[in-house]
Amino acid sequence: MTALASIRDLTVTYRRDGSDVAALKHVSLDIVAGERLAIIGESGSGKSTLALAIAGLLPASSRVEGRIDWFLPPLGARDRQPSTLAGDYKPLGGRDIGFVFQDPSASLDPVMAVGKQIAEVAYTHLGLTWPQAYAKAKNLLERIRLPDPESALRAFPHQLSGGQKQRVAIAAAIAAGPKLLIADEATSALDTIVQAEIVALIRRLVAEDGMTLLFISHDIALAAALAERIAVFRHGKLVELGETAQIVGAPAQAYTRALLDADIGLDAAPLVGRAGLNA
Ligand SMILES: Nc1ncnc2c1ncn2[C@@H]1O[C@H](COP(=O)(O)OP(=O)(O)OP(=O)(O)O)[C@@H](O)[C@H]1O
Repeated sequence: MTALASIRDLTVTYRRDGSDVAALKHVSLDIVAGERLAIIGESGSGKSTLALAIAGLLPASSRVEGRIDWFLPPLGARDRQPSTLAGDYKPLGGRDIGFVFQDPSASLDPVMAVGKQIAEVAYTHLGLTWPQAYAKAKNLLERIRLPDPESALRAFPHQLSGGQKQRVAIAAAIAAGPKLLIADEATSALDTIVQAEIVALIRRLVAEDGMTLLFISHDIALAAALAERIAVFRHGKLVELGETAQIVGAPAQAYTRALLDADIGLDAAPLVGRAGLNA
């Protein structure tokens, strides 16, 4: 098991109304290259803060202590020999991390055709010509299986359904070929069937591109259907981490047991593995 990133003693504090809110407390965790890792916990447990810290997107008002080390060859040497990139809390660049949020409208520009939006990511990060970037956008729209990729290129976000918009947001997130895809409650606003389809899509794309996945969800059943390992957060602390089968079958913590017993979204989970879903 090779680590893609090593998080050590990460503590994040927000300043709100003159007082400090400790959103993450002394979190240490390795993200294994190529794994699908789920981060679960109740609202306010620090899941999004962890995702933002990893992606280097925390607000300037936050205070970060601890370190995140990345183990990736520097960009120029990717295809030659591997080396180590490490440092104190040094996030990767936009090219190496793809981020999918709960609300696709928040990451899509409402007045730009979706083909152009996806192409811009590829153009900005991959040094392609515009026609090459646009061809890549079309290819991505095919890969995310929008019904008519050719006309979808020219569609605006409001012309797409919620699930289709999330597919486009995922296409944009992977357009620069990131090593790590972070999906932060990426299916939470969708109905059960669409939720299962998006999970299946994420699973397929991650496998096809050899990405590492960080899947953040309050829904342990959905997380279990997708992830190989599950990290359980509570009140900003990592309380349990293990293989999915162990976390689901024999959780060490009463809190994890309670999350399991709450069965939030268990109706969606069996759908995830079902054949015939439009992944
Ligand atoms: N920008 C911010 N400023 C101040 N406090 C914040 C900020 N963002 C989050 N917090 C606080 O930090 C704590 C952790 O929040 P975080 O969003 O990371 O949790 P979460 O597990 O992702 O919750 P949810 O599932 O509701 O998104 C909470 O107490 C929250 O109120």
